[in-house]
Amino acid sequence: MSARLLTGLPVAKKLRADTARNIKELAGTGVVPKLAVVLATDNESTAWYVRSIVRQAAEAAVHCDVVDLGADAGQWQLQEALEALALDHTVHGIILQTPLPAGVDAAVLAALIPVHKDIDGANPESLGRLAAGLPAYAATTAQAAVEVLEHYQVPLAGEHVTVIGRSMVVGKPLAQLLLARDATVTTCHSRTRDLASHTKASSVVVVAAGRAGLLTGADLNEDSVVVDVGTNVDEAGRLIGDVHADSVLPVAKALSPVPGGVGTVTTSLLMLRTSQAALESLVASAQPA
Ligand SMILES: NC(=O)C1=CN([C@@H]2O[C@H](COP(=O)(O)OP(=O)(O)OC[C@H]3O[C@@H](n4cnc5c(N)ncnc54)[C@H](OP(=O)(O)O)[C@@H]3O)[C@@H](O)[C@H]2O)C=CC1
Ligand SMILES: Nc1nc(=O)c2c([nH]1)NC[C@@H]1CN(c3ccc(C(=O)N[C@@H](CCC(=O)O)C(=O)O)cc3)C=[N+]21
Repeated sequence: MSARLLTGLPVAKKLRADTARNIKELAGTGVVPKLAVVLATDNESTAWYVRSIVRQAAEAAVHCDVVDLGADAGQWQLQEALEALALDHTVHGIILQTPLPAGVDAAVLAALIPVHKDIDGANPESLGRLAAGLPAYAATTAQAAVEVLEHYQVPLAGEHVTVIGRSMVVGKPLAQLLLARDATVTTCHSRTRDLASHTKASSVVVVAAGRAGLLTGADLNEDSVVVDVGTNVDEAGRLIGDVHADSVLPVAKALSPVPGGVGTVTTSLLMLRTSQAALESLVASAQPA
């Protein structure tokens, strides 16, 4: 048997249609949705992401400003940039790319993103609200993984789901989103003992560790549905995931692959949220002070 491929494109297309509807609604209001991307890294997978954001923004008619401060940017430089974007009324969404330079305090920076512009759910307040079941933007990638699972009608309620990774960008918000869908969630990380015992006992495994080849067929059972979130760049400059595809494909029931899986959905969701935030800014400005 060979795993069914849960590709991202059909999911992304649905989200792009929703974005187009929002943009249509904004026509004539003078408001053009604008996304600001702040980065301070020369990480290749981040560069990959920024390129796809710029490309999809152009296609969606969303304005996009890339604020590239360079890999040696310091706390103050990043703070200044974020404070300016927070005050800029033409900017509806802000995304602070990871990784950040060593020594920079990510939580302090993320807290400078106003919650209504925090379309990537980076502000600790957004994650707190998510955990409390209050309206909030969940990190885009975490949401994208759930969008893929839901699109393909993978059962989550009551199911054992293992998430590999516990970052603010993927693992933690994803665990919250899955709990909200009544999954039984196990979160694994680099200190987890016997990773395979958890993955083998799960019907769904989401891997977001940033380690090429981490998850192999020997870690799975024949009913496993696997979502690969990892993005690594190999020696040949190709984007590869955390899944060892050659061994996983013959074993698993389904696999959302890299490339062609969660990544495209992530970018489309970012556009949708920017257009939503722009619509919400109109509503907010129409309200009496
Ligand atoms: N496709 C997409 O849209 C996106 C892809 N990504 C990709 O997803 C991956 C993860 O991103 P991010 O969460 O930001 O990365 P981080 O480096 O912040 O976190 C990685 C997590 O994986 C855990 N981990 C690392 N090695 C192992 C291991 N051998 N076994 C078990 N757990 C391990 C770490 O554990 P510990 O906490 O103990 O260190 C950590 O919790 C990256 O490849 C990134 O590029 C990210 C965002 C979007
Ligand atoms: N705060 C923050 N949030 C992130 O979400 C985040 C980040 N930092 N840092 C870097 C990683 C990496 N990442 C990718 C997202 C989409 C693709 C993507 O579009 N991938 C396509 C590639 C398509 C092609 O081949 O061009 C695919 O998988 O099919 C890649 C990588 C988000 N990240």
